[in-house]
Amino acid sequence: MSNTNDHPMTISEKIFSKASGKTVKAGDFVLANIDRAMTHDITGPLAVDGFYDIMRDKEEKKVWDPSKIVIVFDHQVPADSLNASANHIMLRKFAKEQGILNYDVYEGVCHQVMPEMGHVRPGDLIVGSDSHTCAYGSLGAFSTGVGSTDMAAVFASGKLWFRVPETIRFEANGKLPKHVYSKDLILHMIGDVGAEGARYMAAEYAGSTIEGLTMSERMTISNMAIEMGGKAGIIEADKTTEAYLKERIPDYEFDPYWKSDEDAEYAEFHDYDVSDLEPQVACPHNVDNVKPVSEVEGTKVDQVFVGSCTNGRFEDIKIVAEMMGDEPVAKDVRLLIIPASRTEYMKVLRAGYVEQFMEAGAIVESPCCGPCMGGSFGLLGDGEVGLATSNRNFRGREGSPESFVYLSSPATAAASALTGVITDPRNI
Ligand SMILES: CC(C)[C@H](C(=O)O)[C@@H](O)C(=O)O
Ligand code: SF4
Repeated sequence: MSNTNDHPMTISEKIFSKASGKTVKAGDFVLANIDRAMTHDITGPLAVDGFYDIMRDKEEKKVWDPSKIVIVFDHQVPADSLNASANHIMLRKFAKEQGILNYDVYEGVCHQVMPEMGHVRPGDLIVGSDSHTCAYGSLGAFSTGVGSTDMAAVFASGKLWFRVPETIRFEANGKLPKHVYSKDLILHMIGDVGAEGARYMAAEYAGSTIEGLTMSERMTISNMAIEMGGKAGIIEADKTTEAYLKERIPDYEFDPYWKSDEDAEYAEFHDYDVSDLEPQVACPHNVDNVKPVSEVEGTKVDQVFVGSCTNGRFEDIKIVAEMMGDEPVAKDVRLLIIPASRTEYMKVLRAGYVEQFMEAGAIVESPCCGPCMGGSFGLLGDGEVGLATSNRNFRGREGSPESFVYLSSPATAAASALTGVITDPRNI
């Protein structure tokens, strides 16, 4: 795509210009062409019903482009109820009839599977019927969560209307200290601007710290844009992105166009120097109730959950394995590890970590959302305290409304699993 801007643009404005076929700016309303649509086992059935409803008078009830739709089973897998298996059956049938790619119960969490399997490219406009679809912004796409009825309209037409969002820019510079990770940075940013601080804006993350992050670390940042109210969470594609994509999309060619112009207009700027950032913890019952770990150290935990689309990759699990060494999980603590995809699980397996964790008294489950949203298994009971590497901690999120969820990096999770209380990983 060549640059034909008539004004300096943010990456979001560029993507919406491409998707709508005209030059747009923040605030404009557009009907945009969708490059990829993702749905999953919980929100998919309603989208399918909605699609057939839209198509009720049509003789041929075909989706607009089956090659641009992906269905992933992840929230209730393997089927944990008859309702879940009925949803799976219905979606499998729909996928087969329409010729849609369907990752079945073994592949992993949608937001891991999508980039991993090469369904995300810089400059794409992607929608998913899941709020953490913003995660694909880590590859320079504009990617956002939509409801099932919007998804039904996308299935039918390949288009959706949007108000082109303003952009809020987060610049982080400096080197992250030892045992401080991208999860600590995004928690710190959310604590700073609040759960609605980026409402309906495209959050754009930049600066030397972000540039130095691996793809896995970037995914953690973009994933949590929605926890500050963001419509998207974008990191401009660079050499790191290019290397990741080349491995997955053989014909991928890097296009330097997909970045914000230097004098693009921003709604807000936030600057951070990360060189003395402490590990951060989001405390019950809000994701923006963020405190440095030193303020909550010593809080007793019953369960530690390492996983989810936020921090369930091999890199995250490696941090836990290395921090634990051959030490056992603390008495009276349950350590539950759930790799985010089959591919990531295989890496964990080959590294010998499954055996190490099992010997330490932990359990490694097959890839799925797990207790992240209080579904399937591993739920917290009344009065229990959980520490999780996932992204939400509102009341009842991981089970009982009478339980308490803290969110942290995998390093803080590992340190706490070893001691049984929330622990600063720098002290292990
Ligand atoms: C089930 C789904 C609608 C939900 C979401 O959209 O985010 C879930 O993935 C979550 O994390 O709460
Ligand atoms: S892992 Fe958690 S946040 Fe991610 S898609 Fe599943 S339920 Fe949602």
